[in-house]
Amino acid sequence: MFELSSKMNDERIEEIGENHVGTSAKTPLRADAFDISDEEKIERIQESVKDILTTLGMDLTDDSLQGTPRRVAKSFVNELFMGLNPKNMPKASTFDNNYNYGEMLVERNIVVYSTCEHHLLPIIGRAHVAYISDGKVIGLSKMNRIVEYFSKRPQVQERLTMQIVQAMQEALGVEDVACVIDAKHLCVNSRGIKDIESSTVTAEFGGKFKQKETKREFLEYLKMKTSFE
Ligand SMILES: Nc1nc2c(ncn2[C@@H]2O[C@H](COP(=O)(O)OP(=O)(O)OP(=O)(O)O)[C@@H](O)[C@H]2O)c(=O)[nH]1
Ligand SMILES: [Zn+2]
Repeated sequence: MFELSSKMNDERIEEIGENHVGTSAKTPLRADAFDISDEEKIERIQESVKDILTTLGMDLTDDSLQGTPRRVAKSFVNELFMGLNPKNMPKASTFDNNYNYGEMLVERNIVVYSTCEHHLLPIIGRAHVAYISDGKVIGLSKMNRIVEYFSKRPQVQERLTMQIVQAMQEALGVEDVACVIDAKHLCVNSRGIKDIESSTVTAEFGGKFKQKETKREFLEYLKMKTSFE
């Protein structure tokens, strides 16, 4: 199991290069991050969760709690933090822009479920991603998948925004990519300052999106009502 998983990762890492970590906004990973299989990670995390709950005074022989350490470990490895594993990085299929579409394309309202790396509490929001083609177009759903992949890591919102842009730039071979994220951090809303109203907006503008007019056009599209609102 261990060897199989490592081998799969080696092949995927070779295929996608360093981009799974982020081109310049890199997720801080240990050198041995890919040396442990998913199953081994689940086993180890399960023991740590047992320890946390026991320390808190919970009786893990209770029917309802018995499965919790494994449940938490599986949800960490397979769901909440699946974006730490390069084998899960989406294949971002691109096509030739045969129809010569020359305007920006905006994928709005992509749901973001991420986890704040300071408190391990949820970040919930929306990402809006745009690009201007220079010969290649990307499948629409691949933009949602890229957002999902980088969201499923311990994150800060700034890095998440930059990683999405960098992955899109890499896939499309253009600089002209932008991303805006508006998200609520439960570490701000439900604990600490407990401000349930505030949300955080981050943006990254590459290439032409740094220009005032292009940026303005993108931001105008975000204000547009859709027919289903
Ligand atoms: N820049 C940035 N900060 C974040 C993000 N998510 C959480 N934080 C902040 O990280 C900071 C951690 O600060 P600390 O003072 O070490 O933690 P704390 O004592 O729990 O802080 P409080 O939340 O103010 O109670 C907090 O201000 C969080 O709001 C993020 O995505 N980006
Ligand atoms: Zn936090």
